[in-house]
Amino acid sequence: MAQIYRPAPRRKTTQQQWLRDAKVVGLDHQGRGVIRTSKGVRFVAGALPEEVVDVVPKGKWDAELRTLKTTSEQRCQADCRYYERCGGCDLQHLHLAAQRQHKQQVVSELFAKFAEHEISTWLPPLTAAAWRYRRRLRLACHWDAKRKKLKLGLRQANSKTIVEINDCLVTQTSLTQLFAPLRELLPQLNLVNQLGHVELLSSTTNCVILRVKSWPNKDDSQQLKAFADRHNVDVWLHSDDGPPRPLNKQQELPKYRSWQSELAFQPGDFLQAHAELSEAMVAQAVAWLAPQRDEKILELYAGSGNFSLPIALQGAQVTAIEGVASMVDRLRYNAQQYALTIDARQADLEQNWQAYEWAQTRYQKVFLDPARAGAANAIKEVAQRRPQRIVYVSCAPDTLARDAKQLFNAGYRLVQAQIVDMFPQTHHIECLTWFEREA
Ligand SMILES: C[S@@+](CC[C@H](N)C(=O)[O-])C[C@H]1O[C@@H](n2cnc3c(N)ncnc32)[C@H](O)[C@@H]1O
Repeated sequence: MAQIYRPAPRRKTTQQQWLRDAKVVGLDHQGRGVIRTSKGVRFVAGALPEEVVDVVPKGKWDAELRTLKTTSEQRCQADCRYYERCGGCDLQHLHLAAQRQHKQQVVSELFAKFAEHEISTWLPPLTAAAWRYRRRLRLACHWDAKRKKLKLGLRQANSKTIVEINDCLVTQTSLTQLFAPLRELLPQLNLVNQLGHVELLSSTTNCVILRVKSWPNKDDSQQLKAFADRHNVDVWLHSDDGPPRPLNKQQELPKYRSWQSELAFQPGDFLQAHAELSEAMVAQAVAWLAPQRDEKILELYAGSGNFSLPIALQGAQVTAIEGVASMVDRLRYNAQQYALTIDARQADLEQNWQAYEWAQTRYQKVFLDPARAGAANAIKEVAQRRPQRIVYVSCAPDTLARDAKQLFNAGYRLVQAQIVDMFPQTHHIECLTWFEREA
């Protein structure tokens, strides 16, 4: 028989390579402990600076915490019973004061790294309730048709697995109280097998938004109406054929409070997570912006007018730009309710501004509140127009530091910075900054 060459079968590596007694040397901007190994750094979720840990490498950059050999003085017991499994909050094991300090430090470090700037003008963080603050929550759903069982909960970190929860300590109770009634209602609906997720919103009226593939039939509509009456909520349906629509066509738009104003919005519109801090943040931004009567102020990434109305209420002439056309409609509607003339326009701020008529005006001050991607193009366009003052709110310190570099290069100085504790118990960071043109 002919001999043919066969490569030796690869030995299965059943034993994972543990890294033992690793010292945690820092906490990164995603709230993960940083360890140094012979092959570079690795990130360990759940570990804190100064702790000694045993870990198992995971992927290229991460490591899974297996044993905590020593614990930091800043470590505390996580209050939530789902904490170990749920991917919602990831910093509950760090004392609240240390969380806030960490967030400020992250912004300082990113400014040093990306903008070569040392922040020396920090104001103490803006803080409010650290629990029961969330006014919107998205629950993942899965209907097991064979077992006729519904899973409703939050996803595990970096996984599709749904952790079923009966409470969420960072979410307002008026929303968590709906978990049990929803578990009862949803399996009775014909549309249960096409549910994507359920979103809960707390505003002037609480809203339940069902992500579905098609509009409910008569039977389901009746059950949903009865549910809405019983629990004093508005039900909205979001199907593939457009934006969310109310189950009851006569239903008015819900409203949220901003500083000195109340604004209509539609489920699906952007809404700041922490109601109390959103108002405090708007008040601080308006104080820094110090709008003067008839002064021309350009507002970018305006949403449905959370900052636009409070700025315009001070007497300034506001031009507000937002990318989503329907939110621009809401902003105009909200301005009308207060008899304010806000020039609200739809535009993609990441496109070149040459063709935009509003961009040809000279503005004394600019306010911006971009999404996590930051304002890579917009900040260059703003700097070229040389406004005297820029107030920038950011929910992503890395893109903020990148954009700040453009402003420093264009001759701006950072007057003040302040952390807004918008997302306690999580690594997410909100930061307010005020820049002034030097020359
Ligand atoms: C962080 S939210 C802020 C909204 C508002 N300032 C508030 O407090 O409710 C960012 C807003 O920027 C808008 N946006 C994102 N990318 C945009 C772009 N390229 N051009 C214009 N608007 C954009 C989003 O639709 C969203 O409304």
